[in-house]
Order: sequence, then C-alpha cells, then structure tokens
Amino acid sequence: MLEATNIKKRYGELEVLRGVDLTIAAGEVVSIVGKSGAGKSTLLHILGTLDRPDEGQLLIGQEDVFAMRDKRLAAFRNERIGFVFQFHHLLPEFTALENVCIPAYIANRDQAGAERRGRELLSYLGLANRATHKPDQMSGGEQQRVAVARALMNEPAIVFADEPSGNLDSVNSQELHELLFRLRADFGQSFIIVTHNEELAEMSDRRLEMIDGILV
Ligand SMILES: Nc1ncnc2c1ncn2[C@@H]1O[C@H](COP(=O)(O)OP(=O)(O)OP(=O)(O)O)[C@@H](O)[C@H]1O
Repeated sequence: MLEATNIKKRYGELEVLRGVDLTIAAGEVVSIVGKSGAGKSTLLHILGTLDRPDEGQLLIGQEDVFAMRDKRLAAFRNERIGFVFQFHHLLPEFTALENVCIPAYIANRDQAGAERRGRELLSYLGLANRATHKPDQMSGGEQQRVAVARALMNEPAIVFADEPSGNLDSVNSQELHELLFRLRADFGQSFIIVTHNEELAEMSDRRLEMIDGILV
C-alpha cells in the first residue's frame, strides 16, 4: 500500500528525518509515537504528500508520488488519501453534511451521489441527526467524527491521523479509537496514526517509535 525509502528532511541545521524506511500493508493500522519534536508530524506530512522530503522515495499503491507535479499530486491526494487532525478543521459556516462532502466537490463528483454517500457516512458514525448542524452546534466528539467522515468521503486507501484524539476527553478518545478499528474492519483502509496515547499505540498492529530522526 505504501513504501517509503530513505526519507530525509532538514530545516536549516536541524536534521529532522535522517533516512526513514517504512512499508505499510493494505488494511494495516500503524501508530507512531515519540518525544515532542522528534519529527512525527514532519514524517506524517511527507507520507501524506502534504510536504516533500529533501531526499527519498514514496510509493503509494505503486505510484511514485513525488515524481508528480504539484497539481497532479493534489488531485491524487484528494482522491486517495484521507486526513484526520487533532483539531478537526471543519468549516464553521458549513453544515456537517456539507463539510463531509467537500472532498467530493473538490474532485468534481456528482453532487447528489456525494450527498448520498455523505449521509451514509454520517449515519454509520451515529450522526444521522446532525447532518444539518454546523460545527459549533456539535460536541467535540461529534465534530471529530464529522472530520473522520470527511476523511473517508472519497474512499481513500489510506488515512493519516495526527493526534486524532489529542483534543478529546478520555471517553470520546476511546470511542474514536474503537471507531478507527471498526472502519478498518468494515472498509479495509490502512491507518497511520501519530499519537501520544499509549493505549491507542498498543491497540495498533504495529507501534513504531521516532527516535533521532529514525523509526524503530
Ligand atoms: N516548518 C518548519 N521550519 C523549521 N523547523 C520546523 C518546521 N516544522 C517543524 N520544525 C522542527 O522540526 C522538529 C520536528 O517537528 P515535528 O512537528 O515533526 O515534531 P513532533 O514529533 O510531531 O512533535 P510533537 O509531538 O510536539 O507534535 C521540531 O524541532 C520542530 O521545531
């Protein structure tokens, strides 16, 4: 599903990633833990193609993503990759359903089909009665589940999550963690999750640690 080879990234004098190798199978849930400043988010952004490395190669489903030009890469990212961040980044003026449908609108999918899928996803996530609510009319846990639905809109093969439960209380965190595994079981997506939550890391198929710019 994903194969990263010798990924390097530096910011000025700071060598953040010193040659990361990582292979992820289809349907695998992998957690990345490590100290603050270790480079976890930097790596996740590169694996998610939001940022380019200084060196190294990344294959996602056989495609050499950094060989693509920015515009093609943006389309590839929108169609193949889902993201869930610590702060949900929902658009405040839009309803839950509209927020969920945004990746489909960007991909120019037919609107009625997108809304049908959006409603199905909201229903699956227990949010059927929140479709017309705006983010500030929902709880933190509900907002984060809307963000999960949005990440799944275009049926991505892989979902990247950066501290997905970092902003949730323990009950909502646990619910979200269980949800990620239910999604994997039902839809077969791969998940790569950066987390400080040891419980989530232990539940994962693999727990990797970022130490001195290398994954171990
Ligand atoms: N755009 C940037 N410009 C300069 N330095 C950066 C930039 N982004 C990150 N860094 C530095 O790179 C290092 C790794 O940052 P990164 O955010 O990847 O760490 P992290 O492991 O995700 O940390 P945390 O657990 O605190 O989120 C840090 O020292 C950070 O200050």
